[in-house]
Amino acid sequence: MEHLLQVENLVTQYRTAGGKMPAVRDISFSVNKGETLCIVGESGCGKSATSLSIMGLLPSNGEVTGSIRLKDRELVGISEEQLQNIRGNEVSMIFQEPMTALNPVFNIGFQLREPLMIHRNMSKKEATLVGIDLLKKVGIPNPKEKLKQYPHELSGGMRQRVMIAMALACEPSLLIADEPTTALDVTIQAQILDLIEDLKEQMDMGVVFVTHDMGVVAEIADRVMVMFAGEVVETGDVSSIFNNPKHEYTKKLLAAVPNVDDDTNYWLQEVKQHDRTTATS
Ligand SMILES: Nc1ncnc2c1ncn2[C@@H]1O[C@H](COP(=O)(O)OP(=O)(O)OP(=O)(O)O)[C@@H](O)[C@H]1O
Repeated sequence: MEHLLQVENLVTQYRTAGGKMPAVRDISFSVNKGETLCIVGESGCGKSATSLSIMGLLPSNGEVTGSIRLKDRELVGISEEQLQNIRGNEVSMIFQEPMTALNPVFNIGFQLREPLMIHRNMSKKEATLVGIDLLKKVGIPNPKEKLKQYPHELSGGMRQRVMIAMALACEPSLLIADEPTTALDVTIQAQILDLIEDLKEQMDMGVVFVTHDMGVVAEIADRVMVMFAGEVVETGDVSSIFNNPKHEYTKKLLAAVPNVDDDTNYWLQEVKQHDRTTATS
């Protein structure tokens, strides 16, 4: 089967005063349509450098070698103009802090319409209707009124939903989510994870989900890639990573997850529930 995303021998380095600093050291992985790959690992292991490399959004001191293929298109080395066309169209990203994606001086309606008018050549009227539809899709009440509001007038959870709506506006085939729920309280976090899962299924998207939280992994991953110091130490489907971790570092990550009581590992229950749902769907 042809992969949606195929990353081969990716090396990402940052130029610093002390020389080149490798953040990602020769990693390879793939993502299929309709699949969620979680990239997990401790702070500084290169998770964000990986996702920013795919998006072509590294800061100016970052550089990439290797191959990143989306469908049949090589992304490494293409021009900024070509990348801009792919971003928002073929691949979208959501971040931990929605204010990095939302512009405080424009209302929600303007920000939702803009990509639709630019990338999909819609009129203002058409884009407004699609914008209302998108807000409904991500579970925002009174979408028509919300279009007139500004980001600061919304709660954190609502802002996150708006950012997801914007990311989905052009129906990307790949969604990259970098710790999108870390700043939210657990109830809202669970709602946003469910939302991403539902939308992935409805739109048959591939999802790369970056997190350091094994609880989130248990809820959302189909496959898991564990990173340590810029390298991939283990990849596997979610049940094998939780039930039969091979690498010492993966075992440590799992051991750091709290048990609800002595006999029951809460996250393992989550994975089992996930397996049952997948088997019956
Ligand atoms: N702009 C930059 N210039 C130089 N080094 C950087 C830059 N951004 C990140 N790094 C370094 O690259 C390495 C990988 O960082 P990265 O942000 O990818 O880690 P991460 O796994 O996403 O961590 P976190 O969970 O804290 O976001 C770290 O050592 C970090 O200090």
